[in-house]
Amino acid sequence: MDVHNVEMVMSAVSASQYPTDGKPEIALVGRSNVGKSSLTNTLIQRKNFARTSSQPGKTQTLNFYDVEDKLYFVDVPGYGYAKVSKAQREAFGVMIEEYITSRKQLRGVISLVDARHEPSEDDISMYEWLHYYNIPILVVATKSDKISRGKFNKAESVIKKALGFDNEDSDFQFFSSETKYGKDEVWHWIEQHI
Ligand SMILES: Nc1nc2c(ncn2[C@@H]2O[C@H](COP(=O)(O)OP(=O)(O)OP(=O)(O)O)[C@@H](O)[C@H]2O)c(=O)[nH]1
Ligand SMILES: [Mg+2]
Repeated sequence: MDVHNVEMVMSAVSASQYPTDGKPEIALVGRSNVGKSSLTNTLIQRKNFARTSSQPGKTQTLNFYDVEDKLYFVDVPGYGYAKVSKAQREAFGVMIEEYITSRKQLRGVISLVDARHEPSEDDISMYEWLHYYNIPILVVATKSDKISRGKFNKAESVIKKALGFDNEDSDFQFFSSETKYGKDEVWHWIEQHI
């Protein structure tokens, strides 16, 4: 999709603040610093619209981005960031769970993992949890510019094995916000699901 118009319409911490116009939504989840906001920027063809940072924990609310008046991207706070207090981590957990389990407009979740590493316990729990709720999942292995193409097959099987990936119900894509690798494929998946 060629994106011309994007607007950050809401920074929500609870359901009463979600947009009410019923447009389909695609949410982005993953560890802090994995590259969720960067992926959002790549898809909407902006440099730093969704604010990114080399410091983890940048995104702290559910941020709804209206894309072309057609759908919302929902940028979700990252999990697994040790320096966030336990109370705050629990609050994030409640906020994310409330959104994922109750949101009728949610058409699919893009679950980001780091292409270079085996998924963390949190990545595995997130995948299992989304799968349990029958939410369409696209696992995006990002920062793929940091590994050579020759390592893609191996990295993909390591990630899928650790996640207990269901090839029938979920999809997988390498991605890079640096090189834009995988951008069209991610858009294609989104368009098929909204
Ligand atoms: N090389 C490379 N760096 C990336 C890529 N995607 C993100 N980064 C870098 O990783 C860091 C974190 O990116 P963000 O997009 O802010 O990560 P986030 O998942 O939104 O982080 P939180 O908001 O803290 O949860 C930044 O320094 C980005 O420049 C990528 O595909 N390749
Ligand atoms: Mg972010």
